[in-house]
Amino acid sequence: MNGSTAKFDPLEPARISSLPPTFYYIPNFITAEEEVSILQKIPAQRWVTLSHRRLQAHPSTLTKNNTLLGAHLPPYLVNPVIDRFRTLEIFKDTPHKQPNHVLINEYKPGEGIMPHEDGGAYAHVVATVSLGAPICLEITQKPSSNETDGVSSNDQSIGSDEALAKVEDSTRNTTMEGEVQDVANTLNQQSVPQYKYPTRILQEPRSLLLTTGPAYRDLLHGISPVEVDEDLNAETVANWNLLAEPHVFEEAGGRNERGTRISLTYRDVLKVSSAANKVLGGLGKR
Ligand SMILES: O=C(O)CCC(=O)C(=O)O
Ligand SMILES: [Fe+2]
Repeated sequence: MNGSTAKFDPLEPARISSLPPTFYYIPNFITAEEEVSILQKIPAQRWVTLSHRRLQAHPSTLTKNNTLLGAHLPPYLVNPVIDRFRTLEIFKDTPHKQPNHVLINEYKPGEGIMPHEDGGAYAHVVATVSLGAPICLEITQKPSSNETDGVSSNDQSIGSDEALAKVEDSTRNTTMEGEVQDVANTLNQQSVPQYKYPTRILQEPRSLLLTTGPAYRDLLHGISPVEVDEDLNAETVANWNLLAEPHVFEEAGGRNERGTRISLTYRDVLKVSSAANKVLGGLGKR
C-alpha cells in the first residue's frame, strides 16, 4: 500500500469511456445564474461573422505564426470558470498552467463547423463550456493521409482558428452536411477498431467538455449544420450516461431542436509574444 503511487483522479468519473482517451464531460459545470451572467457580458461588437457561425477571440486573435499577442482574459471569462479548472487541475501539464485564450463560437439552428482538428498552436487540452442550448459534437477519425483535403494533422495551417475560418469560407458553397459525411466515409479503414465512428457527444448548456491527449491529437470534431439533432439515445451518444437530463431528449423522441448555442473554448496557446510574456510573467513558472 505505502509504495503505491496510484492517485485519485478527480476527473475519472467524468471520462467518456466509450471514446478513446481522453474526453471528459461534466454537466452543470456552471450554474444557470453564471450562464446568464456570462451571456450578458459577451461583447456584441466583437463578433466576426463566418458563413456557418460567428466567433470572437479573447484576448485577441493569434498572429499568422500562431503567436498570442494579447494579455489578460476579461474577468467574465476568468471567474468562475478558470478557478474551477484549477481545482480540477485541468491545465496543470500545459506550458502556462492555465488557459490564455478563449474562442467564443455562436451557432444558430442550421449552423455548424466542419470536421477539423485544433492543431499545433495550442497545448493538447481544450476545455469547452456550453451556453444557451444543447448541441451535438460529431467525433470522427482522420481521413488517411492521401485523402486529407485540408484537415490533415500535418497541415499546420489548420492549427489556428483563423485558418479554419478561412478553410470554412473557401468551402462556403459546398454543403456542410456533405463535408461531414465525406470525412465520415473515410473512416472505418483506420485502426482503433474498438471504438465506433462517427459518434456524437451531446453538450448540454452549462456543461464542460474536455478534449485532451490522443482525443485532441488523433480525432476530428465538427458540428453538423442541422436544425434538429436526431436519433439521440444511449447507443448513438457517447456521453449518454453522463448527461444531466437525458429524459429531456427521451421525452422529445430522441430529438434536439437546436436553439442558439454559444461555446467558450479555453486553450493554452504555446507561443506568447515577449510583450505579453511580461504581463503574464508573474503567472508562468519559467
Ligand atoms: O463550438 C464548439 O464546441 C467547437 C468549436 C471548435 O471546434 C473550435 O473552435 O475549434
Ligand atoms: Fe475545434
